[in-house]
Amino acid sequence: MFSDVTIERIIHPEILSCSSATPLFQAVQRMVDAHYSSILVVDDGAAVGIWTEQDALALDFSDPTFFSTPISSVMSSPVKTIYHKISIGEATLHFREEGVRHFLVVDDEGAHKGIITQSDIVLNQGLEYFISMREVKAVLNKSHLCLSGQTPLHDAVKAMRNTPADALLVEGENGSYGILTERDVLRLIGSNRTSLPIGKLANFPLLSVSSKSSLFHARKVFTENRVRHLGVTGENGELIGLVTFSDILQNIEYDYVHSLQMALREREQSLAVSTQNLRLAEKVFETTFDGIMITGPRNVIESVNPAFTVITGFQARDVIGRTPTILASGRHDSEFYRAMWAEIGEKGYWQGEVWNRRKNGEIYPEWLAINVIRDSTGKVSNYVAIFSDITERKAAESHVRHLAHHDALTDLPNRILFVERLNHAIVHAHRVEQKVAVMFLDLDRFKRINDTLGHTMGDRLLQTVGQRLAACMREDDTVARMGGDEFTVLIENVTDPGSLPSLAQKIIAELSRPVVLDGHELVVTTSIGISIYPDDSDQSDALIKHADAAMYLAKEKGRNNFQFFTSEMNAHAFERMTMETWLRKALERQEFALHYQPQVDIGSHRIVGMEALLRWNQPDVGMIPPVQFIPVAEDTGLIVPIGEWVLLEACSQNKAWQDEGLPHLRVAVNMSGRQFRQKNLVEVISSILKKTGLEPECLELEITESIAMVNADETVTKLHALKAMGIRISMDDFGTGHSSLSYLKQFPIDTLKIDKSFVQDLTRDSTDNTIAAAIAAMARGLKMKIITEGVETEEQLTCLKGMQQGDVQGYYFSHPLPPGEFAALLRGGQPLGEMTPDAGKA
Ligand SMILES: Nc1nc2c(ncn2[C@@H]2O[C@H](COP(=O)(O)O[C@H]3[C@@H](O)[C@H](n4cnc5c(=O)[nH]c(N)nc54)O[C@@H]3COP(=O)(O)O)[C@@H](O)[C@H]2O)c(=O)[nH]1
Repeated sequence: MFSDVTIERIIHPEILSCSSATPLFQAVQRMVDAHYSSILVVDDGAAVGIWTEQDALALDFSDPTFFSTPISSVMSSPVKTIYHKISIGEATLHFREEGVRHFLVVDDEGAHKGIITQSDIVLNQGLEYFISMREVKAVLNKSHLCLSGQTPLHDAVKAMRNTPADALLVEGENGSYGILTERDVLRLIGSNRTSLPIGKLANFPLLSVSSKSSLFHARKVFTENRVRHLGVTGENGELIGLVTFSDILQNIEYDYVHSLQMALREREQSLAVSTQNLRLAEKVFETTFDGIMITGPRNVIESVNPAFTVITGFQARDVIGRTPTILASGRHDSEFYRAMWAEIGEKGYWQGEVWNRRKNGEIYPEWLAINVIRDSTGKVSNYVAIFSDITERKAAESHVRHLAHHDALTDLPNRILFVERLNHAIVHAHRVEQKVAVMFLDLDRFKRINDTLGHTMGDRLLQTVGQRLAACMREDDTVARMGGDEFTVLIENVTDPGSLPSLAQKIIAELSRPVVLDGHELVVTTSIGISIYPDDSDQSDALIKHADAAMYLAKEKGRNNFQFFTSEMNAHAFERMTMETWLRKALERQEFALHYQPQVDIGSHRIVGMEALLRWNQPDVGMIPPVQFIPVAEDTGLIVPIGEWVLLEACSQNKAWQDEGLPHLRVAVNMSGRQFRQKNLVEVISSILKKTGLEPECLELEITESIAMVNADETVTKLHALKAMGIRISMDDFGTGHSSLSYLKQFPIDTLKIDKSFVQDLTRDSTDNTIAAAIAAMARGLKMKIITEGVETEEQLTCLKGMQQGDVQGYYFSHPLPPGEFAALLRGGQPLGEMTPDAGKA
């Protein structure tokens, strides 16, 4: 509604002026001739005052000589000025604030540009909005001056001045009306008619409009008739008042000014906001870490920000006026850019990853967003490209991806990546009708190395194995570490499965070469299982499982060899799973029992102790030997509750026999590795002894060398705690493991138990003879007792007697017996030496 047009567009450039000495009547004459409502009083080029037609009312018309006085005596001074560049709206407010009807318009230098009146402003502001909806009666001035036509002019002028009014109604003859305005008064100055009554000077007839007419209509009548006053008639055509052009202006002025102020305020606010936004945008442009490049509609670079230079190395002067192709890396083909621009054209924006080239030639990835900017007509004015260098992010992503798909220790692909590649290989092999082989490798007895030499050494060994394994394979093959000491190999494009055995042999040979770590020469062998797609399965997980099952068979067949998967192996795996399920229920279903094997004095053959041996009578399949279920119990952790049960049962049975009056003997209980590593082992045993009432001296714990060597320091502490309670400790299977003699010295061991493997060939094999004799000598040296297990024949016994071994145990004296039979043996009190049937033998 309100334009920003400046007042210089609507002012009257011609200024009517006179000097300050000009007689008033001359100045008035010039105003009347020129149809001007004001005259500027100028002396030496400077505006010293202004005189307007309104000022005429202030004159004394009763004294005609007064009109000869210089204009300087009646002019208004100083002259109010207004700047030529301000808007019409702002000028309106100035008129209101200053309370004047004329302003002298000046430029920057103060030169006079013209005169502007309040009417000029309002007439140029488009009043239709305000005046079309109102009627004349809304602005009607009912208290108008109305004088008789006989009234002298000077009285009439005085009345107009005092009211104040810029016009008055003059009663004519026959009830007619005329009008006398301040402009009419002006014209009379200096004339010889000022002595006439106003009936002779007024304009007849009075132009009128109905009070119901719109102000819009009234303005039309004003402008068409070039008058500024109209009579207003009532419903019956009677004159009810006067309306002036300024009445209309004044009436709408409030609304007009209010709206104008609102509009100006809004404009100021939005200007403030946009200025603020602009400042903010400039700040962002300058300080953001994102590169910004602004191009024109033809994609010519117009500006870039400092971050652009940091990222690309190009200064603004290098690129302004060029197109963004200066940054192209050559990594994207024309189709890429075509699709990008198509999307920008369609959606107005695009974002994605782009490879660009820095000034130094380096290619780097960036995340780029391009937005189209359009002008108010909808035409593209600019493209704004915002980008960030994502080199580091991509490197981090790739590192994370690598970590997620690789084993941290060996940096080989892990299970996830292996399965991914295997799936991919299966799909490919299916297409080209070829085979794929999966090898599953498990290091033989790796746990012992880990246990005896520590995890750091174990880890280093695994790294070496990984490297050697990878070196055996082609580049296309995948070598992965599945966890622990398990590795897998994926061999693609197998045209001849007959070549796999030699490859497996090559791996076995390569891995069994000694590894020297910190002066330790380690020899590690491996067992390999092989499965083939599509012969064994077309599913990746099944192929891995089958290779795993085949590997187990390789282990069972003596380790350090390979086996191909056969369907029977599935049954083996199934057995293991079934056993695991059964084992979980065995304790609560009370399927376990203990058998006792006597330990006898080598000289007297009298029973000096017994070993408690676990038996499992599974309801569906009958007796399951410990060698089958103990490893499963170990793997699953079930050995801990089962072992506790064994201890409790052995102690309470021994106590029961003692309470019955049978000799106080010691009972030896086998400890599994997992059970021994229990943190609260000492507390558990102590509470069992307390609960059963058995003297600690009547309990012997059998630990193996490998148990002892794991966390040797912790083992020493535990063993001392058990020893302090009075419990005896024996080292089982002695001679088969990796014992460290220096450690052995520190362990509070009571008895060394020579493994039965050394006894079997005792009579024939001179080496075993020597070993058994050496162990016996060492035990004596370490002040330990000795017991030899697995004595089956008289010859073996004779041989052992020749070495003066301590106690002996074996089928020669008795098989492990159920409690009832063992009690009978005790009650008999006879020396043993003849074969007795092992009623409960597994
Ligand atoms: N952690 C636990 N391990 C246990 C427990 N009970 C047994 N076991 C271990 O299981 C392995 C096999 O035990 P088993 O089948 O009971 O065999 C024992 C004897 O029957 C056998 N033996 C005894 N005399 C002879 C013999 O003259 N010849 C011969 N060939 N075998 C004989 O030896 C086994 C006892 O061995 P050891 O423990 O080394 O003294 C075995 O490793 C048991 O340790 C249990 O409760 N917990």
